[in-house]
Parts: sequence; structure tokens; C-alpha cells
Amino acid sequence: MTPREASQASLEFGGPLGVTVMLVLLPATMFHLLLVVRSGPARLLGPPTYLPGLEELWSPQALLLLFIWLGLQVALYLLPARKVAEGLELKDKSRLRYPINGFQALVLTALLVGLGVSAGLPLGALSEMLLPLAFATTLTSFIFSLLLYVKALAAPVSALAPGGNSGNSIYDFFLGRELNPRLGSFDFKYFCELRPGLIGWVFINLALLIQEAELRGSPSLAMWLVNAFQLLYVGDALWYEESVLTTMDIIHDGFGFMLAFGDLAWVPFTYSLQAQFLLYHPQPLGLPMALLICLIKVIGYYIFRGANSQKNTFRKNPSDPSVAGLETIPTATGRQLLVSGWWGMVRHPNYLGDLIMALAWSLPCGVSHLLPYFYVLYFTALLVHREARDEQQCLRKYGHAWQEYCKRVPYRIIPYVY
Ligand SMILES: NC(=O)C1=CN([C@@H]2O[C@H](COP(=O)(O)OP(=O)(O)OC[C@H]3O[C@@H](n4cnc5c(N)ncnc54)[C@H](OP(=O)(O)O)[C@@H]3O)[C@@H](O)[C@H]2O)C=CC1
Ligand SMILES: CC(C)CCC[C@@H](C)[C@H]1CC=C2C3=C(CC[C@@]21C)[C@@]1(C)CC[C@H](O)C[C@@H]1CC3
Repeated sequence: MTPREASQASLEFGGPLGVTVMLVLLPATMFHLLLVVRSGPARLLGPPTYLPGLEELWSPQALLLLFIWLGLQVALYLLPARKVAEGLELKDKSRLRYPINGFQALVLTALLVGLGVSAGLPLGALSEMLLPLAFATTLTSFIFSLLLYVKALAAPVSALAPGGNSGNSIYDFFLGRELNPRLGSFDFKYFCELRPGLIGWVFINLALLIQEAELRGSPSLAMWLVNAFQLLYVGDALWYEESVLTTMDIIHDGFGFMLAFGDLAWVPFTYSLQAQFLLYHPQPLGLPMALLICLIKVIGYYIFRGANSQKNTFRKNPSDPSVAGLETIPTATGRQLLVSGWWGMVRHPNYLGDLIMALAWSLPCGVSHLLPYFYVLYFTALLVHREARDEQQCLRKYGHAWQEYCKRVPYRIIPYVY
């Protein structure tokens, strides 16, 4: 089988038809959420109360703001890093190098925004610009993905992603042909995965908090919780930035529309849905309920961080004292699979923790509406699908040892349920 035949034999996401639907459905869903969240009924499944005209969507100021933001994040990415990490070995046996300075970028952005706000920058007004900003970001992601696709046409075969090289242009545009598109040492996929969208999400949340304080005198307890929980999540991702180098997005998926739009537009504009909801639909939250929600968040984070750190430590140094006593299964690749500790409980304990945290982000919005629970629903679907993709890759990589692991640890994400 040629590489192209092999790639076509295992098309993901429903093949060309599936990705065509997603190309339309993903931006449409994002705009639907942005519109319904500000409407009175705020119904997830109902139609928006009005459809905006082009004059409400298109704003040169929003585009300028987006470019200033992207420029700032590029500049922070290029600053000297505390560490430069090596990625996994590529097909041509080389390894790429990545700066580890994401947390530094978050702190420096916070300092700059703080200075701006104290000099009179109206950050709260950002909440009024979300629709045109989302429009500008969607257009930019689309054009950016086209450029990536064209760039990939000239890339050597060894630089192509295993899945985005089917020969069907829509499919390859969506999934991404090239695995690690770069300009010099600037890595587009790594940059986009952790910087503009993820950090942007935190500042959109903050703008919504400031706007709520301006409207109602002070931010609500619910708004504080959502801001704090999601800041912890983003801070954690940037603090442990190096571990993103072993995710399937970096080692397996190409960089196309799915990740470009997902990273730049989907994350900041849909992941901030709870804070948007609270601005337009204030929710009373008593202290006992707030404490219970904090407990749920702490449990989720404990599982999420414990599982991720255990695997990362084990992969880096299996004889580290914190993991040396864990039971393992040897594989033909020379690597081992953990079969006790967090990874002996279910096959994806980190997803379980992440889902519990997702619930804790939505609960401050009360139970009167389904809309703030969109993230929980979407994220469950994303993780179930991601888990299935990861299983296939592990089965290919580890064969019999993976089957043995599945026998020993029969549940995927939720013990005794799934
Ligand atoms: N908020 C969001 O939108 C999203 C968040 N996430 C989060 O990002 C984090 C990373 O997730 P993801 O990239 O999907 O993958 P994981 O961190 O779960 O990594 C999966 C890999 O771990 C290794 N592995 C699996 N089982 C074992 C075992 N028993 N022992 C040792 N190694 C094992 C395998 O790779 P190998 O053997 O090659 O090391 C496998 O491919 C998760 O916490 C997830 O919840 C992910 C997607 C979206
Ligand atoms: C729009 C589509 C439906 C799918 C887009 C998927 C992307 C939004 C996600 C793919 C993998 C991601 C990861 C993270 C954020 C979301 C995306 C980019 C994290 C950075 C979130 C924080 C975690 O600690 C690490 C995650 C790695 C994967």
C-alpha cells in the first residue's frame, strides 16, 4: 500500500463529507452560542432571537485588535525561554526544538494588560466586541489554513501528517497536510495550541468580569468562580507546557482548519460561554453551594493533574521514586504501560478529571438553563471521540500489550460506567 492509499483507508471524522459538514457546523455553532447567550431566553437549542447583519459582524477595529493580539503573542513566544525542549523523534529521525515560555507569556500579558487598564484601557468594552472579534478570527483562521495548505503542497513527504495526506483537498485542508509547519524555528501549530486562544480566553473572561462590575457595582460570586477556575486551567496548561509535545495534536495531527479554527476561535469564544452567560443572566449563588462547587473543582483538578503528572513523570524517568513502585506491562517497543496508580483505575483518568472540572465551571451558572452546560456536552463528545482515536493509535503501537492493558483496566473514562 502506498502512503496515500494507507491514508485514504483510514479517513477520520466521517471522511470528506463529514469534514465538509464540520467546516460549516463548527463556525455556525460558535456564532449560534454567541448570539443566544445574549438573548433573553438563552436557549441552547432554540433559534437566536435575531440574525446580525454584516455591519454588525465586520469591524476593522476588531481585525486590528486581533492582529495586535497575535503580534503580541508572537513577540512573547520569541522572547528567550527558560528551557528549550525537544519533541519526539520524527520520521526522518530528527527532533524539533520548542521554547518553553508559555507561562512567562501569560504573566507578561497580564502585566501589560494591567498597565493598560490602570492607564485607562477600557477592557470591559471587549465584551461588546465579541461578535466582530469572533468574525475576524474565523476569517483569519480560514485564510491562515488556506496558506498552510498551499505551503504544505511544497513540503517533502516526510513532513506530512499521517492523516492529512488523502489527496482529497477539502479533507486535507480540514485535517492539515503538514505535521509541523514552521517558518524558520517558529512552529505555527505549537504556538497556536497554547498561546493566542488559550491566553485570549482568560482575558475575555476578565473583560466580562470587569463589565459585570461596571454594570452591577461588583462582580458576582459566580463570575469570580468561573474566572478563577478557568484561569487555573490555563495557568496549569502553560506551566506544564512541555507535556503538550506528546499529545496527539502535536505528534499525529496535521495543522489545518480544525486545529487553526479550534485554537484561535473556538477556544476563546466558546470556552468563555459561562462568563458570557453570567454577564447577561446574573445568577444568585450562596456560600454553601459555592463551597460545594469548589470542592468538585478541587477533586477534578486533583485527578486531572495527578494522572497527567504521573504519566509524564513515568515517561520521562520510569525509575523516579514517585512512580518506580507502580505495576507495569512491558511492550515490544521497549516502553511500558502503567497498570496501577491513576492509569490502573481507568484508561483515561485525566479525561475523567477534566470532565469533573468542566462540570464545576458550569455549576456556578445555576440549573435554570442548559446553555452554560454546552461545554460539558461538547467536551464529553470530544473526549469520547479522542479516546477512541487514541485507543486505535495505542493498539497499532503496542499490539498485544495494549490488549492486555485493556483486559486489566476495562473501563475507559468513568469507573464501572464507561
Ligand atoms: N480542554 C480541552 O479542550 C482539551 C483538553 N485535553 C486534555 O489534555 C490532556 C492530554 O490529553 P491527550 O493528548 O488526549 O492524551 P493523554 O495525555 O491521555 O495521552 C494519551 C497517551 O498516553 C500514553 N498512555 C496511555 N495509557 C498509558 C498507560 N497506561 N501508561 C503509560 N502511558 C500511557 C499513550 O502514549 P505513549 O505510550 O506514546 O506515551 C497514549 O497515546 C488531557 O488531560 C485532556 O483531558 C485534551 C483535549 C482537549
Ligand atoms: C473545534 C473542534 C471541535 C476541535 C478543536 C479542538 C481543540 C479546541 C482542542 C484540541 C486539543 C486541545 C488541547 C487543549 C485545548 C483545546 C484543544 C486545542 C489543551 C491545551 C487544554 C489544556 C490542557 O491542559 C492541555 C490541552 C491539550 C489539548
